[in-house]
Amino acid sequence: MTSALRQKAAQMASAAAAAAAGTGCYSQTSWALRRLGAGGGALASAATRRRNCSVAAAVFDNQNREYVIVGGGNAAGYAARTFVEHGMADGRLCIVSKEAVPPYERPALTKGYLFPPEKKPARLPGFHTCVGSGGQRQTAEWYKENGIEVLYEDPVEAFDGKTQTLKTSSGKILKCGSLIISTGCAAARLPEKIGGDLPGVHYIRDVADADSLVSSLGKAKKIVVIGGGYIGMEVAAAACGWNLDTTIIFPEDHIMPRLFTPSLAKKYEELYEQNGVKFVKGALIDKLDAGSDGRVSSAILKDGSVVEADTVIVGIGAKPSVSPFEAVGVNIEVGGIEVDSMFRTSIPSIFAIGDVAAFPLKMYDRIARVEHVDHARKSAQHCIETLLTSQAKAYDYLPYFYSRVFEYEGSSRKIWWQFYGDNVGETIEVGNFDPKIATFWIDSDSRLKGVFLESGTSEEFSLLPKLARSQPIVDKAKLKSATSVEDALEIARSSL
Ligand SMILES: Cc1cc2nc3c(=O)[nH]c(=O)nc-3n(C[C@H](O)[C@H](O)[C@H](O)COP(=O)(O)OP(=O)(O)OC[C@H]3O[C@@H](n4cnc5c(N)ncnc54)[C@H](O)[C@@H]3O)c2cc1C
Ligand SMILES: NC(=O)c1ccc[n+]([C@@H]2O[C@H](COP(=O)([O-])OP(=O)(O)OC[C@H]3O[C@@H](n4cnc5c(N)ncnc54)[C@H](O)[C@@H]3O)[C@@H](O)[C@H]2O)c1
Ligand SMILES: O=C1O[C@H]([C@@H](O)CO)C(O)=C1O
Repeated sequence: MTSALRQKAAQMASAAAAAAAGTGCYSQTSWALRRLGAGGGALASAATRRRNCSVAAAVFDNQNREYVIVGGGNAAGYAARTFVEHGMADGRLCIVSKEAVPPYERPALTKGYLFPPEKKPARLPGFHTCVGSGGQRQTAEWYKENGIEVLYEDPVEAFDGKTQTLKTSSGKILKCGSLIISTGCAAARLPEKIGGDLPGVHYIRDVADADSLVSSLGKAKKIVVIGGGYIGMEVAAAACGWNLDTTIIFPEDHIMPRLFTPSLAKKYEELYEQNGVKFVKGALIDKLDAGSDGRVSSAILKDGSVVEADTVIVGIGAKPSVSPFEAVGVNIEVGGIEVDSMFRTSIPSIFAIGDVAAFPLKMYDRIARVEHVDHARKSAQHCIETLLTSQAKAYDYLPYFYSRVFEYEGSSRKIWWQFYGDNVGETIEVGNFDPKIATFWIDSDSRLKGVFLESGTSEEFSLLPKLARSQPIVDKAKLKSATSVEDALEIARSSL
């Protein structure tokens, strides 16, 4: 940078700092420094580090933070990585987290984390972000080395949009230049009055929940899993690894109603039954009862029947954690904080990413929330990249979900599936677990909208996003006559 430019940068920084001190509009400072490009950025981080320099002292006092991420989960870990990649983390980024540990790959909690002790369960620090997508393992040291301040176990309790100020549970007041809301979801709970909080009743969202569940599994004999969704399927499969008597109870007539067709669900249910899992379908919980020791002892169903259990795991959905940011703008249809295609809320310098963001799903022209890790990772990266580079690039997401169960050593059959696209239209299903299954969702114009594959090879899985993204017109009669999954995938591939 030339000395004239450097002087200009200093002038802009102090002008913005003065403005920030007067108005609380801290983002002007970062804007002024960022407008100078890489040189300005370097000046900004040097200033940030030199706390005694006049610009830094005026702007970066104890209360002010240039970039604040609220929530230390999956999206936060990937956002932090993007800040580092752009040289914008050091001394400039603060993460305010409710949890006691740095961001980790949450999917592990109902997979490797629940392996029985003799089957080498996953434990932290093994699965901190970003290892789930082949990236670096960002431990607490990584955050320190990269100059990122992380406030642990100090959730944000209040937010003032006018002054862009946060208050944490320990009483810290932080004025944010740019604020990235990545508070994710919280597990939906059964009401306390029907036994939802009894000892022995578990919910699973974070590593503390998983630790508590693992300690119960070690003593358990009879497990009831409430809910036939992702948590229900993954936890029930894990319980099989501990040789526990396991019953899944849910209100619908088949498992995974959000995604699976009845016929696909039937195949999975049969496989679970072969592993000893029992199903109670179409049933609602009236209450959970406690034994004389105060711990849960049974689930009473609305029809009066009783299912005994010493441990209950509840997986009845998740709710976006919008509090205390409701005033930023909540989407009434899908819940969550409403953002545009660059994750900007209606308030300048406030963004939302991951599970909590209600964003435009461009491909299908609707506002959506996606509660899966691929979106958490990609939305974080997209938001921070567009924020730091001022590129106006719209997020164009292709929905991708997956699961893996019965992965532990010695299981009779490992299960792994992936789904890409939109599960709308009629379906064509091919194959069985012996050896693999595919389901294609096809709309009334014969366009392939969504595709599911169980037990594919990596080459087969890599075809799915291409199909779901380009939505080719397929020959339905030909697809229906496919003699194997390989054959069906080839027919779909040839329509690209
Ligand atoms: C057990 C489990 C298994 C899963 N498995 C899969 C899977 O196999 N595949 C898949 O695609 N997806 C899976 N998911 C979903 C995936 O983990 C989420 O989509 C992803 O974690 C979302 O990332 P996020 O950062 O938006 O939210 P989260 O990862 O939930 O992070 C949010 C963070 O914000 C914190 N927070 C909340 N409120 C505040 C506050 N006021 N102040 C400070 N911090 C706050 C929370 O404590 C949490 O640490 C799973 C989810 C769970 C719970
Ligand atoms: N592989 C994955 O992608 C994965 C794995 C685990 C968790 N998750 C995420 O974690 C969150 C929680 O998962 P989840 O399985 O709890 O949610 P879910 O929405 O997948 O399933 C909820 C299930 O709960 C049942 N249910 C709803 N209300 C009920 C009630 N009152 N009583 C009994 N059953 C009821 C229904 O069977 C429904 O299918 C979701 O965001 C999910 O996407 C994802
Ligand atoms: O995406 C994922 O990350 C973790 C694990 O791979 C991290 O090592 C896991 O189980 C996933 O499904």
